Amino acid sequence: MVLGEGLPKIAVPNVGTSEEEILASSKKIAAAKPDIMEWRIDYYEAGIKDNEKLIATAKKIRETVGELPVLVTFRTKNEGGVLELGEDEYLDLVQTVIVNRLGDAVDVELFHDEKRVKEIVAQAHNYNVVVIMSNHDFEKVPAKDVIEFRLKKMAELGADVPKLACMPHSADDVLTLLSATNDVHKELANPIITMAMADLGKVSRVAGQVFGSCLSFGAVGKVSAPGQLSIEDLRNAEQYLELH
Ligand SMILES: O=C1C[C@@](O)(C(=O)O)C[C@@H](O)[C@@H]1O
Repeated sequence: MVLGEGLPKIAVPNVGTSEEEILASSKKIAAAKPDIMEWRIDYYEAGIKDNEKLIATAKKIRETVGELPVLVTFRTKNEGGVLELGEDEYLDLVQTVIVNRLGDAVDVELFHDEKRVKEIVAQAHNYNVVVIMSNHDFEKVPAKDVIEFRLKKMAELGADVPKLACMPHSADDVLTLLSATNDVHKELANPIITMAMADLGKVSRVAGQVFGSCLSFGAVGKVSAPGQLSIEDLRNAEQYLELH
């Protein structure tokens, strides 16, 4: 699976809250054949409190999904996640994900201690874990130059794939996100992921091939953010818009 070639790839979030739910969702998600499953570990409180449990669940997920690439994400509360963690706890958790190779890729949020973020990126690469670096604004769409600055900053910090999600309040906001995406896509060698959320932003979730976003999140059952389409609708919409 190569990000940035052909149709945007499809990731499906797994938002199970217990091991049982997580494994049941893993089975359903694998059956829907996305390109990636995103395991949102901020939904799994028992695993966040107990590393051994988290590691054991990750092994069972691997047995359930086979070769399907897994992205492990702890989304902090500030950026739209479920559980509250302190700064050090968050960064330590991301390192636990990496050194135990709980997935093939890890989400690292941009806005944390820069020195540690850089160390984490280097460590991920030593463990052959792909770094998707992220930033989420659930309030608004930042100014175009701010979006561009953040995506480029992520690449500078060593991210393999910069990602930004934001909340539009108008069609102009969606255009701002799409225009920033188009410009950064032309400038950076890295594949990037962007989306505007909620109903207004849906167009940005299906038009990635046109504007330069390499992956979109679609749901099997529960969504993990507003505006996500079902995997079937997302796949169809991407195919309608395919560039030949
Ligand atoms: O970063 C993202 C994007 C997302 O917020 C979305 O809007 O689809 C969904 C999250 O699960 C994922 O980690």
